[in-house]
Amino acid sequence: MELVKFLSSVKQFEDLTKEEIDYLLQNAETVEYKQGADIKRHGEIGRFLWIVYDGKVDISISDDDGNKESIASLARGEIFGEMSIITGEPSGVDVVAADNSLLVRLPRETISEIFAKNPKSLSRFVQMITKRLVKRQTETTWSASRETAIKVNNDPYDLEFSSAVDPIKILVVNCRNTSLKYTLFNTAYSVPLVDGIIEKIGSPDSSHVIHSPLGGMEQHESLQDIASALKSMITAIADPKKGYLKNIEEIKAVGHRVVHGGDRFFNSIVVNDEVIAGIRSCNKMAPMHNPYNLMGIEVLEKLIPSAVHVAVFDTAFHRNMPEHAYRYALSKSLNEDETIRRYGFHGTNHNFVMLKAAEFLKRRVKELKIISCHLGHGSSVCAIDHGRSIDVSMGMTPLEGLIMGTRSGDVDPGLLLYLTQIGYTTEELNRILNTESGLKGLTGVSGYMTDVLKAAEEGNVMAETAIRMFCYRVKKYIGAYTAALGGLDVLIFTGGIGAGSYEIRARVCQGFEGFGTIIDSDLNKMNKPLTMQVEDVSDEKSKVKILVIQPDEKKMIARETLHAMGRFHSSKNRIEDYKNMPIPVNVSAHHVHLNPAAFEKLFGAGKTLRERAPLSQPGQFAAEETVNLIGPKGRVDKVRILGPFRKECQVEISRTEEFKLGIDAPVRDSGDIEGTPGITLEGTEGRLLKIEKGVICARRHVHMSTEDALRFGLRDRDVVLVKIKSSRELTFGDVLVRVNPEYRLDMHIDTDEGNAVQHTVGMQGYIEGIQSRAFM
Ligand SMILES: Nc1ncnc2c1ncn2[C@@H]1O[C@H](COP(=O)(O)OP(=O)(O)O)[C@@H](O)[C@H]1O
Ligand SMILES: CC(=O)OP(=O)(O)O
Ligand SMILES: [Mg+2]
Repeated sequence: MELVKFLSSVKQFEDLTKEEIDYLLQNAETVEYKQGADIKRHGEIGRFLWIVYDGKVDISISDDDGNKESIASLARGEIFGEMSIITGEPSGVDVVAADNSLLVRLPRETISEIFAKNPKSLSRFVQMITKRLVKRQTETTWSASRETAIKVNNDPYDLEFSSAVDPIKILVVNCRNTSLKYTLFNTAYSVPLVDGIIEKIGSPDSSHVIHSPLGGMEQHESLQDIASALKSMITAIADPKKGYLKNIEEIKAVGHRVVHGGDRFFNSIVVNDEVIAGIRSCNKMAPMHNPYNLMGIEVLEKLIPSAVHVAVFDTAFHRNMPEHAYRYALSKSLNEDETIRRYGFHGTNHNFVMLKAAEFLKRRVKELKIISCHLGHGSSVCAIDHGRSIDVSMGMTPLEGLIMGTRSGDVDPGLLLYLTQIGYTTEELNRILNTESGLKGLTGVSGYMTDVLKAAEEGNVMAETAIRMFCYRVKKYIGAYTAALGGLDVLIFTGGIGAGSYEIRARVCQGFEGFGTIIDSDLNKMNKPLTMQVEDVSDEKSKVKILVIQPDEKKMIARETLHAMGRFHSSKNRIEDYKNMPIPVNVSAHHVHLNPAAFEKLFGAGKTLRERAPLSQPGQFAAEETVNLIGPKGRVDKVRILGPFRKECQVEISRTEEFKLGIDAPVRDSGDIEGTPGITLEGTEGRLLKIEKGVICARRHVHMSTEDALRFGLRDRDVVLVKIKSSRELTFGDVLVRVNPEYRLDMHIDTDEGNAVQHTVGMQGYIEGIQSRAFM
């Protein structure tokens, strides 16, 4: 009762109804802190709105040397943590209890749900936030402390489940035709409670090996099919004597590895009938994996009905590859079938090692060009530009690309035609290419690299050749992807072979020295894969960091499961509201941003921008002046300059214009121009200026005010799906949400995207759901 009174008395909640206060109360928690205790640390990712109930808290910022400066002291009824609700960024401040204190905390989702329903209190809240935001943006110490936040956070990418407020148990399964791997996590701990591997399912000598911190064990039982293997797993983890679980209901979620998500799934998703049908429709494109992944889901839904089941797709990370990378050059009619394309796999681990590398190097993902070599039983190489997979060696199926344990990787498609002509059937080809080729086929000995290396050591010439071929193929892809990325910052080796064999790494890196990629032989040999998750094996002269990273697909699947559940819950109550809130959609035509120095070079000394017309975003305008763009192939004239001036020059054009100019520019968020191509600009009287970088194809995005964001329940950098209503209705994925108090609700697409939906004035879009969060 006392708490009800207190919450109603908080200034920002004055306009809430009794029911709304009750709802807050249901979700509120009170937490006690002793004087001097840390409440929130610099770098931590905030998830709550906090209110001081009793006592006093001190807010301070710290500089690089750790010196603290107090910026505020809050007493009863005052609020903090509001920034994270909007930005989801790591905290820029330290919060400490100045006295013994009692605090009330409210989850972010609860707050935004309330605000969506109560516009009056929303605007009250927004006023407070805007004041604080503006103050923070103008203070330099503040922005410096935000910059360092990512460096002092020891889990910036949530790889240790920092976002799980209340610990939960998540079971991760990778179910295949003859094997089952599973891991049980408690999100309070970094290491699993137990994990196990069942092999040779269907044969009389199937084995089940169980590992846990309490010790491992191995049992042999005849497991005839996947269902009995899954039952054996349940018996092992729910064993009352071992105490991993008291009962199976303790498992709140099951994360299923699903290899193929086709063109339907952009991200991990809570399973329902529609999702199951979607997975089934991809079975033919991953015959060695998908049908068994699906069987795992269907059996476990029955065995653990109380849990939320989440499908985590290998393909999701590659879902935004550019068209020039995902298309096959096939006939027109085959190309009209949108499902016939390259998808790429191992995305969960490529994503994991990318985040792990950024965390290790204390750099932002969005600053890095990365090549990840996942070398295991199945192998693939992935090119990652600023957090986005832009190419991967596996294609429509997991057969393309590298030489694998039993898969051929790249062959001439004509070979298959020839083999068909001389009488091979589809079944035979499937068996040969998937299970009898690769290392196994080449050596006739084994598909396991450990065996092949041993055989080579013993003088088996075919094993030597197989190793040489394996490494050569990896090397070719690294070379190609370095060119595709236009440079390289980090080369990652992961997977059983990549992280396990120094010999393979050394062979792959040979010949790259001239490109600034130099491996340190001693460090490379010394690496102790079991103790360290990341090891830097680059020579001190190497420009490229060469990292060995232990794969941890299962942990990444648990994290994805956690995030999919979060998205599911935060949009479940909201989805109907979303669907009724229209967003204006506008085509953002090509344009240029300049800095004052560039402008003077193009228009003459002392000249400055003249405003011609204001734009939809307050403070921004189209200038009188235009420039001509001159590329290696052609030119685009009269491109509008947008004001005001910025620090860096940036040229935003569509794919069609890129072609006209003869430039291939990456899709990037505005402002993220590192490593992008340059261009020549032409101003008045033939004045020319060559810029070294800055040409991008801007990623589609929605501008939102703080108020809109709270109403939608979205944060800055959320990535959403937007359905555009038109005679040619289309849903765009990968739409970035950008929140700023100054912004006005508006979605920006480029000219090509506008053409695709037959854009007309007044067109509107509707949010379908949250897809993911963009990286910092
Ligand atoms: N220390 C090692 N040196 C060389 N190869 C290794 C080493 N450890 C494992 N491997 C090889 O890694 C491959 C299995 O990779 P892994 O990533 O564990 O499997 P999967 O792709 O099925 O997840 C096998 O070819 C195995 O022989
Ligand atoms: C997609 C794929 O090849 O997976 P795996 O390496 O587990 O076989
Ligand atoms: Mg712009």
